[in-house]
Amino acid sequence: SHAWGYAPCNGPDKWVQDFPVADGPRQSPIDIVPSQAKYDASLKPLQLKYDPATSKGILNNGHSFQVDFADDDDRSTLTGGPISGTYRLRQFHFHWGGGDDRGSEHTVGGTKFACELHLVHWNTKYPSFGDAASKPDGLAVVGVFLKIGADNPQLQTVLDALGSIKSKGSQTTFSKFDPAILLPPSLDYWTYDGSLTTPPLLESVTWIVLKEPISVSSSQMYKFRSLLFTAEGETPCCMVDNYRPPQPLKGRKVRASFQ
Ligand SMILES: COc1ccc2c(ccc[n+]2C(=O)c2ccc(S(N)(=O)=O)cc2)c1
Ligand SMILES: [Zn+2]
Repeated sequence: SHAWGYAPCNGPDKWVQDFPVADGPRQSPIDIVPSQAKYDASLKPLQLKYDPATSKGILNNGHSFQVDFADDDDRSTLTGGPISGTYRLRQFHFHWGGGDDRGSEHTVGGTKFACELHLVHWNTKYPSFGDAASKPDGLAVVGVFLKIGADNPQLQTVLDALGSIKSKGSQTTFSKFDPAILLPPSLDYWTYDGSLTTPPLLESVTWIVLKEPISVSSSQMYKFRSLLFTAEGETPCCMVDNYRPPQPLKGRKVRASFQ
């Protein structure tokens, strides 16, 4: 079967053909309506403890680019927040648009951001990421919106590496990077039960979406858009609009960690 992607022929509206869970009860992303999100005083503060020594490499996987982390011990973890136990950081990646008016997967009151960062963690009650990815409490993804504004120096080190991973399948080392520098000052969040936003669309994600965006400049966005969906030697296709639109809530409740 021709692989999934974001073009009209293989994009989000077609994924259900190979991945029927696309029409499931807890799909992501969603539109977050702040007035409908209920403050939950029992929600704990997020605890994100990342060790820069765990960052390994940066890869163009043909859908986005991701920075991979060593997850063979508890050096980089997520605890607290809506989850119980310890989740290990596996990778982070982004979704973005072909223009500054779109690109995020989650939306807030219908507002799209230019880009969205996903920090992917897996529950250490399971033996591996692959195993956790198929369990209802297996994964926790922290989402951070990137809003067009001032240049973001913290982002620049990541963007400077993109030149060497232009095509699908290319990768390079990326060490001593602390993903915590990408987080906004406030860790206030919305949380709901959802799924992976790309195939296999597994309904295994506790979503933790930060309310406060970080900034990205228009010119920095051009760096994201310089990547290719395609491998070397193929007809080049710019990596843009690699986002799934919001999915039906189907009765789910979104909780807020803040009033
Ligand atoms: C068990 O088989 C799997 C499991 C996970 C796979 C995957 C293929 C691509 C991406 N992933 C992912 O890990 C993945 C996909 C989407 C996201 S997202 N955009 O953060 O929801 C995070 C992580 C296959
Ligand atoms: Zn993602």
